[in-house]
Amino acid sequence: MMPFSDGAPVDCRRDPTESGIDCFLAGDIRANEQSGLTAMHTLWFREHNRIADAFKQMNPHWDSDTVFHEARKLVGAEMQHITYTHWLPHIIGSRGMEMLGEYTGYNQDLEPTISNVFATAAYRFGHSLINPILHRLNATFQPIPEGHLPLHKAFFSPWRIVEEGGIDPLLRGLIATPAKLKTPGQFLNTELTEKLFRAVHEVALDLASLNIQRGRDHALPGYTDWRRECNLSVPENFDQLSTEISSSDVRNSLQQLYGHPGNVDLWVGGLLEDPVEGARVGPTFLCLLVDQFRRLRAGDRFWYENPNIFKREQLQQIKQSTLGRVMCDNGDNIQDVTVDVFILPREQSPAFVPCSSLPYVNLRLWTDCCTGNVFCNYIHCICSG
Ligand code: HEM
Repeated sequence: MMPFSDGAPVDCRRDPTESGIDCFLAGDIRANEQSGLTAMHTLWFREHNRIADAFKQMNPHWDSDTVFHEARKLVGAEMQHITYTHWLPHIIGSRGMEMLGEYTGYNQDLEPTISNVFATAAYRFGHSLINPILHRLNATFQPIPEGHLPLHKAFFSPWRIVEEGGIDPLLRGLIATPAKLKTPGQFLNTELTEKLFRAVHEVALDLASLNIQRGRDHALPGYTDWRRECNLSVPENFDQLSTEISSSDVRNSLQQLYGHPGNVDLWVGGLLEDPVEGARVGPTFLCLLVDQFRRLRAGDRFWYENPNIFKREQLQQIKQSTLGRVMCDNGDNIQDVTVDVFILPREQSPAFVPCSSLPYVNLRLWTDCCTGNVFCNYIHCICSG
């Protein structure tokens, strides 16, 4: 488990009457916000330590700073690889991937920082994908005795990971259960709009309202301004949006609430657009996501594919990494996963595979034995040069 926060400044809105177990301390203050997220933080924290242990053993002459930074560098590379190669295509589809294009190297003139519009609206598209129930599954992918977790019981509940079976049941649930399907009648589930952080707020919060209010707080230009910025058509009335928002009920609601498309908040308009084929977002969010993901990649001097960041052989190994393998290597006792954890088991054949059949990152390539190229099999490394 991650260390307990022990008074460190983390966002910890747990209900102390529920359990004496403290919140966890992680690299991001939000790690306790819901049990699925806590499980993911635990997983990557362990991946770091697993790699650091191996590096220390292979390179006894490395001091602790070197071990830490080399492990951190590899974990960052694995995350970049998994995010851009395995996850992003499901979010922005083939059209988005074409817009993003291939990696062409570091561009020092690009600003990689997160834009206001990405953080405050576009990337919050994820709020519409959240399943209202966190499924918790045992080794045979059946419900655990403690049962599944309605989301409102998972908010700020670190104790559930300690006392209700560790991280494995949550991770299995995440890979074996679909995300929420957006429907014209429901874009966010009611756990988020009616019961957000209910345990510790006298009146539960509403994530949709928070997002809308935050956009106004930040003085974000509205939906139609961003469509113009993205070279998309700019509607003068709600009928002109019928290609983007096909549900007339949704357009009528917008008409009643906003009067004119120019008044629509970006997060609302962007979320309500029909998804582009093969993507999970409509054209406006697609444009804004592609812009951020392009800048994050080309504007990052340490991007894992930037030549000279890793040795060629190390890069080959990094490209073997999958989130499924990270779960295998760092779960409490995960024996089987899906080959592609971003696709439902029923959508792939075989549905599940044993961990031992998955490729892995051969850490021996990080043996610091020489300045030339290193060629390793599982047991030996040979240095040329
Ligand atoms: C159960 C799951 C989740 C909950 C309870 C949740 C809740 C929240 C809350 C309370 C905020 C702060 C709202 C505000 O006051 O402005 C927030 C911000 C945000 N959320 Fe979520 N969220 C969840 C999942 C997601 C997912 C899956 C994504 C994206 C894929 C996402 C993206 C964001 C972003 C980008 C922000 C703004 C962060 C920043 O500006 O620093 N969230 N979320």
